[in-house]
This record gives sequence, structure tokens and C-alpha cells, in this order.
Amino acid sequence: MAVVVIRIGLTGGIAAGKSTVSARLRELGAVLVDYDLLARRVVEPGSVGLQRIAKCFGSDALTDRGELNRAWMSEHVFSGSDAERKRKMLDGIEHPLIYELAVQLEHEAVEADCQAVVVHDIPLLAEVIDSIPFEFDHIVTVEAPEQVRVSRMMATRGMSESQAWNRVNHQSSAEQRLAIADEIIDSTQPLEQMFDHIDMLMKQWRTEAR
Ligand SMILES: CC(C)(COP(=O)(O)OP(=O)(O)OC[C@H]1O[C@@H](n2cnc3c(N)ncnc32)[C@H](O)[C@@H]1O)[C@@H](O)C(=O)NCCC(=O)NCCS
Ligand SMILES: Nc1ncnc2c1ncn2[C@@H]1O[C@H](COP(=O)(O)OP(=O)(O)OP(=O)(O)O)[C@@H](O)[C@H]1O
Repeated sequence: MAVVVIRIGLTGGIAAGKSTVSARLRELGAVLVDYDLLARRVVEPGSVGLQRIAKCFGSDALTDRGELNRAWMSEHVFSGSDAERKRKMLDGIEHPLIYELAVQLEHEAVEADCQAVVVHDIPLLAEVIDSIPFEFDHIVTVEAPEQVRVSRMMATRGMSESQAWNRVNHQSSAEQRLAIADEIIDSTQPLEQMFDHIDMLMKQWRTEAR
């Protein structure tokens, strides 16, 4: 049988609601490839990724237990005058390793179901659209105004206002995400309405996969 996979790119700024959308898609039978999760796997203790980070950033980048020091790294890649160069260094180490795992996961999904709807949940898709080794049938962006997202981060993730704005300000703008997307999910609408929109999209993609 011909391999007909529908590949969706799911993106959105931090705290826009991507995980909420992807959880719904998974319930509806989509296969999820979660890049935040992959970003954690490629820096697990003992990994090539973590070794490269230690070599590049020094031992301060690791905790006493030999794990990635996420708070230290966030301070260096999201604030300060040299943040952009450091973020590029970190991305340069992690992204190729993340893509390798994503290719492998998608391969496994297709082996299991040649008509799978595979959703790649990629927070930074607008930033990496020219280098990522995938083409997408559709790109969906989940959007909410910056101030709403900052309030969500402060309310649920224990971030200070300046930490939250630092994240927002080091990511693509809504305009950049909208420029690559063919579908927008508004996460300021009531959840039920948002789920109706997602259900409708999944139905459409299933038809395309047939
Ligand atoms: C910088 C790190 C150590 C911060 O860890 P922390 O636990 O605080 O955040 P977490 O990993 O849960 O990411 C939360 C969100 O931050 C944003 N974010 C993460 N990395 C980046 C980055 N390099 N540039 C811009 N935004 C980013 C994304 O919206 C992401 O969804 C970590 O995010 C990391 O290793 N980032 C580089 C890998 C990457 O690009 N990840 C995003 C998936 S493509
Ligand atoms: N339609 C909605 N109405 C109200 N709150 C929402 C809606 N959609 C998402 N949220 C809330 O917004 C917050 C952020 O959502 P979520 O964790 O899904 O975002 P995310 O984009 O995956 O975040 P991150 O970028 O950190 O991975 C959560 O508290 C979630 O419950």
C-alpha cells in the first residue's frame, strides 16, 4: 500500500496553548512528535548532546547531579547582551539531534499506520522552517496575545514578569508565525469552542489521508 502520511506542523508562541491542542489531537488518534520532549531527551545525562554542551558552555551548564542546569542556561540564552550568540550555540547543538529523533519517531509511526496523521509540535517552527528536514501538509499556529501568554506563565509556571517577557521577546513574532501557517487556532476562545475547531481540522486531515 502507498505510504500516505499527513504531516502537520503545530506551532505557537510560548504558553499559547500548543500542549492543550496537541493533547486533544492525540485523543483523536493523531501521532504526536513533541519537540520540547525531544529537546529534553537529547540532553539526558550521558548523552552526546549534554557532552557537547559541557564542552561549549563549561561545567556551570551542568548541575551537581550531572544534569543540564536549565535555570542557568535560561539566564544565559534568554537574557544579557550575548544571549543571541549563546542561543544559537545551544540550538546548533540540540536541533540536529532533535531532528534525528523526530525522523526516527515518524518512521515508527508510519510503520504502524501508513495513514497516520503525524503532528510535529514545534514551538520554534517559524525560526527553523528553512533548516528543518520536513515538509508539512499543513501548518497550524496557536495564538493568544503576548500579554495573555505572559499572565499565563506567571500564573502557572512560577515565572516572574521579566522572565516571561524574556521568553516572549526571544521568539518569533505572531506575524512571522502567521506567515508560515495556513490555519490559526485562537486560544482566547472558550476551550469547548477551541476543541470544536480542532475536531473539525482532524476530520479534514483524515479525509486527506484516505
Ligand atoms: C533553554 C532551555 C534549557 C530552557 O529549559 P526550560 O526547562 O526552562 O524550558 P523548556 O525546555 O520547557 O522550554 C519551554 C519553552 O521555551 C521556549 N524555548 C526553548 N528553547 C528556546 C530557544 N532556543 N529559543 C527560543 N525559545 C525557546 C519554547 O517556547 C519552549 O516551548 C531549553 O528550553 C533548551 O534546551 N532549549 C533549546 C532547545 C530548543 O530549541 N527547544 C525548543 C524545541 S524546538
Ligand atoms: N482556550 C483556552 N482558554 C483558556 N485557557 C487556555 C486555553 N488554551 C490553553 N489555555 C491555558 O493556557 C496555558 C498554556 O497552555 P499550554 O500549556 O497548552 O501552552 P503551550 O503553548 O504548550 O506552552 P509551552 O510553550 O510552554 O509549551 C495553560 O494553563 C492552558 O490551560
